[in-house]
Amino acid sequence: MSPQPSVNTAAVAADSGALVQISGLQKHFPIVRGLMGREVGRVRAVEDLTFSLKAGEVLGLVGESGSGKTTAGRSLLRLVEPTGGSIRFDGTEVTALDTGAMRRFRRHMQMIFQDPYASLNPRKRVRSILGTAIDLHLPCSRSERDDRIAAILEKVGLPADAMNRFPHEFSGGQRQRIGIARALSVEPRFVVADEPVSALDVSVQAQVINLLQDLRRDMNLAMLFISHDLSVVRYLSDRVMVMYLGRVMEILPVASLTRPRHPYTRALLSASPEPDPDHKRDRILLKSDLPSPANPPSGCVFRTRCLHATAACAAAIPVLTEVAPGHLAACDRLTELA
Ligand SMILES: Nc1ncnc2c1ncn2[C@@H]1O[C@H](COP(=O)(O)OP(=O)(O)OP(=O)(O)O)[C@@H](O)[C@H]1O
Repeated sequence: MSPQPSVNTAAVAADSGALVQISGLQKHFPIVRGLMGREVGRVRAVEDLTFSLKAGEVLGLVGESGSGKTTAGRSLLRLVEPTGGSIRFDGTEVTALDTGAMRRFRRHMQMIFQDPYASLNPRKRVRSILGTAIDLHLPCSRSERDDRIAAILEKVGLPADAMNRFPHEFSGGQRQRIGIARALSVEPRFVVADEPVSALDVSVQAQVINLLQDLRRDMNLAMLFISHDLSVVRYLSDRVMVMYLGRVMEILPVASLTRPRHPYTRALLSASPEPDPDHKRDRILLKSDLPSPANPPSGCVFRTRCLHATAACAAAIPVLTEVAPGHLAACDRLTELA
């Protein structure tokens, strides 16, 4: 049975002027058994993801491990092929592009990876790492290409002669700067940054976060910023999207993090070490471990861990509904819990 739509499309469609518009995005991984590779089930990693992003806007994406953040980020750049749904970028339906057109379109939508060690080819000099993308998307003469590489290196705080060196000659923070430079070298308008500082020493995390903040302003970049760290998300984001078991539970302006509406967001915030004197949050509500996305609960997927759930929560998937301007939540008990 296909899942019922769970988004108040009117609330989402009302967000005109969006650069990126994601509707009903799904990513299922088949579970196969036996020599014939028979499909015996599906991991529903992302289910019915709907949100939009304006130029220059940063949307933080949070949720506990396994909630589908990475899969969502990769699916919307088509680094993994979505199972269903729509990805619109500045009027283009990205899911309809063929392989060649998609390769060219990547210029507009880039990814910054978590692990700068794993994402840079150790056998290539920085010139070649950055130059490959430039050759594909912005072909130019050799000297123009070097000028472009020097300019982007400078933008991320590295000297121009860094282009002559190999990744192993740099520290972790510098390598992440190279990863950021690679993503930005083709002048994208939208970037997915997947835990871009979590592999770095705490001492250099703030420098890289500040760099992202500066670049976002200078380049008017829209960004989906995936992180476990709520303090980082608060600092960098305009809005925050909370995912649980592949579904969006709440999307709220960062200032509203002191007044979350969804029980899951409240639980997530109460588990965060940050003090928050403005709001008496629910203390940890999570009664058990995350259920398997191969066998999600019926109705509200969060209900099996929610202390406020009633029998009715098993009956229908809650609709993501606007509860205040720019603030959407998917819980059928919002009125009672307010
Ligand atoms: N290639 C894959 N094949 C099968 N299942 C997968 C695959 N990639 C991810 N999953 C599953 O999809 C679900 C969501 O995973 P995902 O990595 O997107 O979550 P996440 O929120 O990013 O977690 P983390 O914060 O730990 O990175 C998990 O149950 C994961 O095991």
